[in-house]
Amino acid sequence: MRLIIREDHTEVSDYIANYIKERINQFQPSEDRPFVLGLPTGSSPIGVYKKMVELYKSGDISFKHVVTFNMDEYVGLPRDHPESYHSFMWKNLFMHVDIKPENVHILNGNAPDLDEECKKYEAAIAAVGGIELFLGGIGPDGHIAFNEPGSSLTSRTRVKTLAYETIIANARFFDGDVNKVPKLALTVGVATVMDAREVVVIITGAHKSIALAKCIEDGVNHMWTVSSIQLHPKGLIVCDEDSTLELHVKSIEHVHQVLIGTENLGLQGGVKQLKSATNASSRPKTPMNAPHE
Ligand SMILES: N[C@@H]1[C@@H](O)[C@H](O)[C@@H](COP(=O)(O)O)O[C@@H]1O
Repeated sequence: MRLIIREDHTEVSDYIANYIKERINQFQPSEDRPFVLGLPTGSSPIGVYKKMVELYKSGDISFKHVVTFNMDEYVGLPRDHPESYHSFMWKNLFMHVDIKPENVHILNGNAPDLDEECKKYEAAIAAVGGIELFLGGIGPDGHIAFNEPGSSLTSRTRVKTLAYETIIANARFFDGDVNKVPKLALTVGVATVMDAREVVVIITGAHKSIALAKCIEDGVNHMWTVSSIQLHPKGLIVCDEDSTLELHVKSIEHVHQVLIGTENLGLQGGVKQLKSATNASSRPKTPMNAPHE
């Protein structure tokens, strides 16, 4: 697992958007071999989507051969409700890029048979050969998608009751009224996310600092479902300074960033810092993913 720390939310967003751009372009997707991307909602990825739209407009990325699967959707909220995850995704990303509507997959929280809808979703993911890269955010309680504390780490797409903490956290999108927040959601499972060939998680803000520490410095634990990323062969967490307040080994990451400098995507001052602080040329090359691996 790699941990990348950037100064603030904007830098984190730029880093992840550029990272995904590189992954899609390296993959060279085609009609027959599309790039399959898992996507989250919430406030965390908005900056990533904004940057991805910019990269599309500047001709650096195309979604023509990208197939997407979103993580989750509320149950019972009309699809065209401004806070449905359908509305969110079209407003923040899909309507601004060249993705084909038939390549977009979002769980239908109004399906007549919700269990069947979840089964079909897993089958659709399998039918395209699995997810290449799953981008996720986390809740302050360390949940990924809607896999609330206590969710099985082997869980698949299913109906989930939201934790009261999540309902409170999401009330900000519903006029601050907890009564307006749906109490059920459809969500991919922890195992659905971890089946992806690569998992990238965005974590920003001091209110997520305990979750970040629990998820990467404590053991793998179903009470902090993002901790399952520790077992993933290709897991990446990109976080801001504020979210690292509770980390014990942050200093290692700082030294590492100085060592790798601008080799890494989105890094701007690393080499400059290194040159002024140390004699870079005499140091052995450090693998990019050494700390927290
Ligand atoms: N189901 C979503 C999650 O996928 C998201 O990661 C979380 C955090 O949201 P935010 O990024 O707004 O903090 O909110 C919801 O619970």
